[in-house]
Amino acid sequence: MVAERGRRSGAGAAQKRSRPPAKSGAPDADNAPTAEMPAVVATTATTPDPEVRARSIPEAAVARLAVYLRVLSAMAEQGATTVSSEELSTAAGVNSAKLRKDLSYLGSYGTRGVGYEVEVLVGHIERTLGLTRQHKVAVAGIGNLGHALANYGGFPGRGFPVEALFDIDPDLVGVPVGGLPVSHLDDIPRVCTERQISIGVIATPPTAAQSVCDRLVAGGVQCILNFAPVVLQVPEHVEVRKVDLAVELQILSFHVARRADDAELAASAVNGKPGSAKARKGKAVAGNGAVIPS
Ligand SMILES: NC(=O)c1ccc[n+]([C@@H]2O[C@H](COP(=O)([O-])OP(=O)(O)OC[C@H]3O[C@@H](n4cnc5c(N)ncnc54)[C@H](O)[C@@H]3O)[C@@H](O)[C@H]2O)c1
Repeated sequence: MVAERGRRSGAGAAQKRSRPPAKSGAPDADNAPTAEMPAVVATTATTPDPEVRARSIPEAAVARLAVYLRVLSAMAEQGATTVSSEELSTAAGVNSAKLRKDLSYLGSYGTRGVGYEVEVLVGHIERTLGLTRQHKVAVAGIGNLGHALANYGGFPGRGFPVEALFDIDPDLVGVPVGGLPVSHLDDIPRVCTERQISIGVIATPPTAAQSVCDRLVAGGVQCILNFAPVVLQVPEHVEVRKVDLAVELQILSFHVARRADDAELAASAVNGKPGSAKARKGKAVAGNGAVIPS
């Protein structure tokens, strides 16, 4: 059993681990090797085997490939046939050097002066992300979030059909949600095995998440998307991605606070008032705007 993958260092540090921290799954993490992320294995167009190339792509780059795919698909829908790396990097919000590096993991498909063929690049990214096959999804915990996920029509078209729903509430078991009857928690291993579920989504309260996770793993599920604010223990062959909206909001809060600080300092500097940037010289300013005594 190991600590959940995809966490940044520090979180849950008190938890027992049976092996060193796994790679970081943070989408915005850089490519630089860190304690949580293996060094990038040099791959070029000369690497013959696409599978070997795919295995060497850092997780942060994988997350960006998914963003490029979304952007490219929108461009294709609008009739674009080629795209320059500058256009694509701007649309994806990534600098062009990083974009070229990311695409180099797929092999060299750009043409100097022309750019990339949109359809070709879409195909390469889809193959690399394993999107050319279907991944059956099960959702456990059919409350607010589970209902929304079960009713969301966007997953099947992207290769993620929702094929099983689970809950413990007797009022929900047997009731169809999004056209699929809810099964009981105890049926998770059997149903997941029978329906060959490859991705399990956990939308239960945190106290129930680990037992649900164990049942999903017993049913052969190897990838788990966890919405519950808890760190899951899983065997090494199981991949867990955690969606923590509170953490995302806290990160945004940090940026809002910093911008407010910057605006306040700029306004004070213009007005030359006491408490201005000058007066604050030598004092640190906390993220919440409080001045930290030096
Ligand atoms: N709703 C949100 O916007 C939101 C956002 C971020 C994170 N989350 C997290 O997602 C999870 C679900 O949130 P929610 O608002 O949908 O909660 P909810 O209370 O509406 O639904 C939880 C569901 O899980 C079921 N459940 C409880 N124990 C279970 C078990 N052992 N096996 C299977 N099902 C079980 C309950 O019967 C209920 O239907 C929580 O952990 C929450 O912290 C929710």
